[in-house]
Parts: sequence; C-alpha cells; structure tokens
Amino acid sequence: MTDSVQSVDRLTARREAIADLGDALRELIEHATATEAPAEELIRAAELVRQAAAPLGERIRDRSQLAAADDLLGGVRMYNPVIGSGSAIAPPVRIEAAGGVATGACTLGLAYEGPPMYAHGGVSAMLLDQMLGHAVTTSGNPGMTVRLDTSYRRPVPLHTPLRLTAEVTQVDGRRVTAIGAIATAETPDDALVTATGLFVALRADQAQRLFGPVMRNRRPA
Ligand SMILES: CCCCCCCCCC(=O)SCCNC(=O)CCNC(=O)[C@H](O)C(C)(C)COP(=O)(O)OP(=O)(O)OC[C@H]1O[C@@H](n2cnc3c(N)ncnc32)[C@H](O)[C@@H]1OP(=O)(O)O
Repeated sequence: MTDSVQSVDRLTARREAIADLGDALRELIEHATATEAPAEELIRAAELVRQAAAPLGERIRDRSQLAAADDLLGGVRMYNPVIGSGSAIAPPVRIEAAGGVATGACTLGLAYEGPPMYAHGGVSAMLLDQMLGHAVTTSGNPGMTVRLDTSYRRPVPLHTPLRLTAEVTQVDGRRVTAIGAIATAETPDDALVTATGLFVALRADQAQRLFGPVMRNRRPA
C-alpha cells in the first residue's frame, strides 16, 4: 500500500471516529437535557463524563490551528456548530448546495429549546446564517455575513423533521444578498422563519488580517 493511500485511509478512519464521538456527545446532551433522573445519577454521570473528557484534553489545538481532519478549501469542517458531524452542538444539518441554491434537513432536540416545545430564535438564525452561507459560497462569491435579518412568523417545533432552503438573489460587486427559510418537512411551503443576509467578499488584505495565522498553520492531515 502506498503512503498516500495509507494517509487517506487514516484520514477516513479519523473522520469516522470524530463523527462517532459527535453522535455520542449529541446523545449525551439530549439525554442530559431531557433527563428527570435523580441527583445521585446526575452526580455519577458528571464524574463519568469528566473521566471521558480528560484524555481528550491532553492533545489539543488552539484557535490558530485548523482541526487535522478538516479540509478548509474542500469545505470539510468537522466541528462546525451547524453541520459538523463531530460537533456536540450541531444538530447536525445535512446540506446540499450548488449554483447559489441550498437545501438542508435536520431535526432539533430539546437542547435547542427556547419557548417550551419550540426552537430558540438564536438557533433558527444560526441555521439560516449557515444555509445562506452555503448558497453564497456555491454561487462562486464566498464572503462573510455582515447583516442577517430574521423574521419569525411561526415557532419552529422541536422533534420535527425540518426543511431549510436558501438562494442567492443578488450579486453587487463584493456584496451578495441571499434569502432563506425554515419550514417543516411536512409542509415545506409554509415558512416558519425567513431570513435575508448580506455577505461581503473579503479583500486580500482583509483575508490575510483575519485568517493569516490559520492559513500559515495548515498542515497535511
Ligand atoms: C461551504 C462553506 C459554507 C460556509 C458557511 C458559513 C456560514 C457562516 C457565515 C458567518 O457566520 S461569517 C461570521 C460572522 N460575520 C463576521 O464575523 C463578519 C464581521 N465583519 C467584518 O469582519 C467586516 O465587516 C468585513 C471584513 C466582512 C468587511 O469589512 P468592512 O466592514 O470594512 O467592509 P468593506 O469596507 O470591506 O466594505 C465592503 C462593502 O460591504 C459594505 N458593508 C460592509 N458591512 C456592511 C453592513 N453591515 N451592512 C451593509 N453593508 C455593509 C460596505 O459598505 C462596502 O460596500 P461598497 O463595496 O458598496 O462600498
């Protein structure tokens, strides 16, 4: 087996392990949010969680280093808080995007609750920011959000399959506008939350100022 094949196999195995740990963490968070177990069980669980966390903390990166399993230019972000399969706080949303249009699917658990039974408004805004970002990126004009207007028409139900959509509506020099919506999968035409976002493409000096350390520290997986 060649070195490059071995290295691809190692990366695949690492990403699978990260996603498996992500699944376990999401299960932990959902159970820890929903549980009505007595205090003794909570204390026992806290001790077990701390035991599991300790070895993971022995080899960590700082914020100027990408995760070794990430591929920034290839769009792989294992710990993104919306789509990352390794993120404890990502639903995670599954997104397909091409040509400035994105569709997504997810189901939110009790950990995302704002008003009882429904999603927190900030969570909806986070999902839509990500959706618009994918639409903008696949339009060929990647940029950062400078403005996000959300309109909450109906509450977003938890434990209910959701359908998310986004599309680019205007490109004006470095400024790109996109719109998006959250609906249930059952009634995808009834928008619960809508958003309009303005994204700005970075000049080279801005990209260097904001992301220079990360780009310099990139390493082979
Ligand atoms: C496949 C991968 C998908 C990834 C999806 C990721 C989704 C998540 C996306 C995010 O959440 S990004 C994180 C949140 N956003 C930020 O942290 C951005 C913070 N803002 C900045 O760092 C600066 O605003 C930025 C470097 C983006 C732009 O720099 P400036 O604010 O100095 O703006 P600049 O002078 O470069 O102006 C560019 C144009 O944008 C306009 N502009 C900037 N901010 C604006 C604003 N807030 N509202 C309206 N217009 C604005 C500005 O007027 C100007 O218009 P003109 O070209 O017509 O002159």
